[in-house]
Amino acid sequence: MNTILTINNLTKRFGTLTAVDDLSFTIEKGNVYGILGPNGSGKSTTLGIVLNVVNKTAGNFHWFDGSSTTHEALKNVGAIIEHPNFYPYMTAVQNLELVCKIKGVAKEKVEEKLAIVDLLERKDSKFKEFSLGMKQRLAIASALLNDPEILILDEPTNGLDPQGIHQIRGIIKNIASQGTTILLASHLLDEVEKVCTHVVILRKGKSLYTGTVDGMNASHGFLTLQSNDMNALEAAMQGHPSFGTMKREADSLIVYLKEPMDASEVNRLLFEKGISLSHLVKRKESLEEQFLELTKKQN
Ligand SMILES: Nc1ncnc2c1ncn2[C@@H]1O[C@H](COP(=O)(O)OP(=O)(O)OP(=O)(O)O)[C@@H](O)[C@H]1O
Repeated sequence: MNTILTINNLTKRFGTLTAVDDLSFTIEKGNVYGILGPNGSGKSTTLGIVLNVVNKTAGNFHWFDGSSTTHEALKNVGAIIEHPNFYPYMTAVQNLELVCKIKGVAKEKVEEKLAIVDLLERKDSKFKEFSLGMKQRLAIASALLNDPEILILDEPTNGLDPQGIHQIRGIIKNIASQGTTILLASHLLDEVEKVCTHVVILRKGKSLYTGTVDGMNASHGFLTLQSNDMNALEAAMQGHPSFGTMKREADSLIVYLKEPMDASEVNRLLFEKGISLSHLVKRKESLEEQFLELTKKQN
């Protein structure tokens, strides 16, 4: 059982608004996935659909190998998609024991899970005395009680101070290193880069990029070049290890860089080959920049 979740052409409309738009991706066991997007891009709606709390409009999804119902499959999923909700006057242990009772899990799991989230020392403190970070960690412990195959978190570090953020990210990475698959929604590129191995970037419900986090950062930019002899220019650039895909666009040659190189270096290299350029622009339009640009526009 290596595929945890398969999503095909999922769409959710609220009236005229398309919150999730023809979204497809797969979650494989053992990875840490981020759904990254600015506010309102459809992250929570996507999580809501796969967790059976929001009805889809079109498309489909299935958990694991698809052989059991979503209701059955969700018994192997741990999720925190709302604010942690526990009884304020009960201690951490008492709250988790209650969850054990509801989920039909042995009470012995409680201390094991409290240790994972670094709350064992505070196990007998009342929930109302906990900081926001501790409440979030208790929620993670609660979601882990039934040893789920996958842990789903919606904006796990929202509202926390830098220390709390650091602690939660460390705990998530630690849980992942023990073999639990993770899916988290975040509007923070930095968070996804630090915690995740894979990412789905959403914009207005549509996927902009699906793949590894390393792949997202791989772009070194591209050059737009013009010369009075375009054929000679293309020939001079071909075969050089720094230059990748090339394409002619109108009067220009577009060349993608395979490794970092600044424009002056490109100019010098071509000059040495007898090519004089009438136009040279280097641009780096990585997904990272596109994402930051997007986030800026929508906030
Ligand atoms: N129940 C609902 N009724 C109408 N519109 C909704 C409903 N739930 C979500 N939306 C809309 O769907 C879009 C996607 O919302 P969603 O909460 O999934 O985004 P998000 O990426 O999780 O953002 P955030 O982090 O702000 O929650 C938004 O425009 C939102 O206003």
